[in-house]
Amino acid sequence: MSHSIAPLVVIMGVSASGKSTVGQLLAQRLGVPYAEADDFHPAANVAKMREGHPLDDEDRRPWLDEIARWLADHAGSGGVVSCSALKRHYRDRLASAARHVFFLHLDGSRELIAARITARQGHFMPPGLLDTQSADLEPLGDDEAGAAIPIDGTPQETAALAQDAVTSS
Ligand SMILES: Nc1ncnc2c1ncn2[C@@H]1O[C@H](COP(=O)(O)OP(=O)(O)OP(=O)(O)O)[C@@H](O)[C@H]1O
Ligand SMILES: O=C(O)[C@H](O)[C@@H](O)[C@H](O)[C@H](O)CO
Repeated sequence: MSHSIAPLVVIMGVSASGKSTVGQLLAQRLGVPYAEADDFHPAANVAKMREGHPLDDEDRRPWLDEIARWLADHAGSGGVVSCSALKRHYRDRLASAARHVFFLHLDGSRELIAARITARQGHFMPPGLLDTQSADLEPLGDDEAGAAIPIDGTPQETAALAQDAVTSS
């Protein structure tokens, strides 16, 4: 990514991988706006997950369209948006929104993420859906613009790794 172009980042990964926590820190570091994927879900999607049912491709389609719109609107100013973006074809949809979308995959062990989702308070996502999230996850391909970041450090340490990946891309 050219440094003359404002970074446009999708911070991705399964539920509780740290997208919101690290994404907000990364946006501060880069000096760009942050948007939260969960704010783009239709109410029916949140209700479905709250009741313990995973989303399917049809559920995710309008949500991805909204996130793609946000990316297109921020192509000039730059931005960081969280989005699980679990499947390759979801990412292809998002990447089509602007010329320079960069994907950062927050990548950790199942045990670590399970511990974090279980400890998390006040979030609608049931820990029991983590297995379905992992099953849907297709890691970044070599031909995708992006990088995988380990998440075993503190949020600030992970954000620093994320910033390095973005600025060296
Ligand atoms: N080093 C760390 N990095 C990121 N999150 C951490 C870390 N240590 C603990 N956490 C905690 O992990 C939990 C999951 O983080 P967060 O809610 O940001 O994930 P998420 O990917 O946005 O989840 P979701 O997709 O379900 O909204 C939070 O309670 C957060 O405080
Ligand atoms: O693609 C999905 O299944 C959803 O986006 C989920 O990832 C949730 O929105 C999120 O994990 C909870 O915050």
